[in-house]
Amino acid sequence: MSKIDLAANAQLSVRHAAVAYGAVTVLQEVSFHLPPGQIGCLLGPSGCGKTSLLRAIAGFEPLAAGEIRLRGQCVVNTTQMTPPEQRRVGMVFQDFALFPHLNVADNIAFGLRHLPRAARKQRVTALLELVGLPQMAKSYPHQMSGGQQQRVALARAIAPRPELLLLDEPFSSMDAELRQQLARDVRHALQQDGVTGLLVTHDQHEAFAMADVIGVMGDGRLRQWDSAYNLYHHPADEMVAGFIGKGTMLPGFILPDGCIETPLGRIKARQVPVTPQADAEGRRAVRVLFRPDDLLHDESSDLSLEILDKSFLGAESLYTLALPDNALSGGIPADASDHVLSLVESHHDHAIGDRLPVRVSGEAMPVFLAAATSTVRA
Ligand SMILES: Nc1ncnc2c1ncn2[C@@H]1O[C@H](COP(=O)(O)OP(=O)(O)OP(=O)(O)O)[C@@H](O)[C@H]1O
Repeated sequence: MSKIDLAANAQLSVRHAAVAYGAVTVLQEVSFHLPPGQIGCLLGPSGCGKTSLLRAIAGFEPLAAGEIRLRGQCVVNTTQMTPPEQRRVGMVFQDFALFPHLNVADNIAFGLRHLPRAARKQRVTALLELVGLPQMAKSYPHQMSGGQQQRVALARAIAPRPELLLLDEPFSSMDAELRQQLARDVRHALQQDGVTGLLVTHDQHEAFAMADVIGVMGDGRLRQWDSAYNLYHHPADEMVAGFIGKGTMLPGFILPDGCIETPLGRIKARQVPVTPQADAEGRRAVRVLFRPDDLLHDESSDLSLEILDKSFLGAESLYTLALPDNALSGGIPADASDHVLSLVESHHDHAIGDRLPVRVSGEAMPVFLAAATSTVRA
């Protein structure tokens, strides 16, 4: 689908949006489109502007620039603002408040008073089924676990069939395992009901479990709006590369044939964004993202690296390995990493201080421009 079709058919369309509090602009030039029935996620560190954007979409904040459209209709730009209650947007928050004096069925039915009694009952029964609580219609909130209450809050929010469901850190009070399970369950429930959703979180595992498309935010901008695969393997910049997954930035130089010389040998570049300026020796410096799965354990390899640290992850262990001395002509810049990570099947148990034989995977790697004034590590 072309970019124009994507925008025209989007359930939610955000274009060049900026949010400001007084004279301080906290968010700018944010653009993305969310197709109907998909689940998007805004992911980023604390304070990057995720909640501000969600509040602008819901109708609680004006825009300082740009516009937001719901099903093609402009709901806010710099001259007009549709009130929240006219946007047909549902919301689920971390501190969701169920009505304590109403049982589960009545909580879910709260926004369905316009429906005839039989239709209301049918919708509540279907939603209880959808969120996996068919037996709990008559229970009260205080008789339920946090996870069960959150499922009820979700059912209540999607009951009136909102055009868009916004979820602001809805699972953050739960432990990590329950969080991911709930994220998967909620994804399933939204898909079954055909709801378009936008989740805000700072937890990338929650984003991976729930979203079709993820926007990584940083420094008040949307850095990349993409699939989890592309964020990990094709990060748009070093901020995204550092925020998603694990990895280290190694220094390198572009060779005449377009390959990159790194401390671990020649690698293929996925793409060199802009040809960097040559230094005094005529070399063009870049930084290469090595993921832990780019460095493979291989007993037949001539390359072996000292194990500095290791963490057991269950099926795999993550090893921190020292880079070889004098591995890069001209030395390693001070702002580059002096170690690299390798993910190895945990049946192979190597001790800290041993040398681990490894080889580079051969996959093309993301390459970024090096800072213009890198000093060399002493
Ligand atoms: N009402 C407000 N008045 C002034 N500044 C605000 C207001 N709300 C948020 N901010 C500022 O805007 C910036 C973005 O805040 P926001 O809450 O949108 O970020 P966030 O990514 O959702 O953070 P968190 O993950 O911690 O909730 C922060 O610097 C914050 O201090």
